[in-house]
Amino acid sequence: MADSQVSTATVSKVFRGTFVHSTQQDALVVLEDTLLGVDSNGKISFVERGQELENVSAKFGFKCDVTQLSPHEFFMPGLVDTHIHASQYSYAGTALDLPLLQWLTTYTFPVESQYTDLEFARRVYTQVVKRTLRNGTTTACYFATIHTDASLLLAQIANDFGQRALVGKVCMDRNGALEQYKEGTQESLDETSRFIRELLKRKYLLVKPVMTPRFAVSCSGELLLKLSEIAKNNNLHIQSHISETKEEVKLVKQLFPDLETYTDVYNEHNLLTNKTIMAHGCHLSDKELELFHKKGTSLAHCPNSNISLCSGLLDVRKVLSHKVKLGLGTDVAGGYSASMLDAVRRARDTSKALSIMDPTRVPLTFEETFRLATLGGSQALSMDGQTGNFEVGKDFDALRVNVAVPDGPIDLVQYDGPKILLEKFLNTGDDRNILEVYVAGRKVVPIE
Ligand SMILES: Nc1nc2[nH]cnc2c(=O)[nH]1
Ligand SMILES: [Zn+2]
Repeated sequence: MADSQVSTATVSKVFRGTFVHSTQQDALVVLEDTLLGVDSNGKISFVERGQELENVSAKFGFKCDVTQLSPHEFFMPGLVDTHIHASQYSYAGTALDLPLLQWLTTYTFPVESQYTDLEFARRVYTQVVKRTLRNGTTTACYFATIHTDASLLLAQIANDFGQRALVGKVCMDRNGALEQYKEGTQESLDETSRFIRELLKRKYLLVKPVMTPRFAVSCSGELLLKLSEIAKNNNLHIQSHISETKEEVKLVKQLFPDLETYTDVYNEHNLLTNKTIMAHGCHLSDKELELFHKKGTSLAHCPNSNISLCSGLLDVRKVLSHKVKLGLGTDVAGGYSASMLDAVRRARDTSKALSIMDPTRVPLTFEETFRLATLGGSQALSMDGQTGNFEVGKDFDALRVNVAVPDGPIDLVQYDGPKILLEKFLNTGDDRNILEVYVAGRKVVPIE
């Protein structure tokens, strides 16, 4: 940020210690003995060298204490979950014995149909927001259910706990398997408009609506087209699923016989924008990925779910070679873990499995998966102007990590430097190592 643009808001927090983050150029940048200031609007006001304390203090005129991190601590950017079904959290960790389409009709639709019950919704949505925050998810892109009031409740709960979130009321006017869990086309459009209107009226700073047609299998062409118009008129994000399993791809071809590919189905209905996030994409062709790139549409890579439901293995390097934006998602409950640390590990495992099958494929490094979980996710959600790393002017979304926390999961035998600390945390750490979580400068963990 140029000097002339320096914020005039007062500096309200200053931290000194190690910071790790990613940039477009470098998957991992380690900043040792660094000073980071956060202003009263929650934005990063400076990132300077520790020994410059006196100069920085004079320049910014801060009167607050400087919080010094211990040698086993560091700050990293908040984790961005680009795809999670809040409504499926109640059965996460179970029901992983069927392929996608049977899994949806056997387990998912019966559970999601229960969200007419707002007390049930309150219980599950409170749990999922608290659990993901404790595990370091500072931004979540949520699917709720078809129920407007329960979806508004999820938005309220995320706002109350201080999580940055996109919340989608699910739209679906086709469901041969469970007739009671679908909407009429006009009903879906009316309820979606009500959801957007009500949510925008609340003027939450960090929680916004996202247009959410479930996937092409459960939406008519008319619904897809009209939802895209509403999204355009309100400049909304859009999310859905694409090419998760081969069986699903075949079914979409039968449902939309005039269109060549699954990607064409969404494109013809104007749903591919630079604020669209499509989950999975395991079976997309090069031509489809080219269209993603052209439209600026992103992919949410959900490796736990892809393996748990035996859907496929996404080749991340292929996606990135097409310059398609990509973030990581837990995809609860197709994915059994709500923690983005799990998504980081499973993303690496998937790339290694691909490398075992074809040694010419180079596995992702831990630095690359770290970037996908932070800056990559914010880019996929088109939020990288606001969050994703520790650039001056962005919101301070961050995790304070202590690798050697007493009674924690990690035994530190020796101190090998901050890069090794990060690697150990990503591979073997858990929420016990996450001492504090900040979203837009507000401390949201520990939860009060
Ligand atoms: N994993 C997953 N894929 C979907 N495709 C359509 N709906 C869903 C869902 O709820 N989970
Ligand atoms: Zn999903």
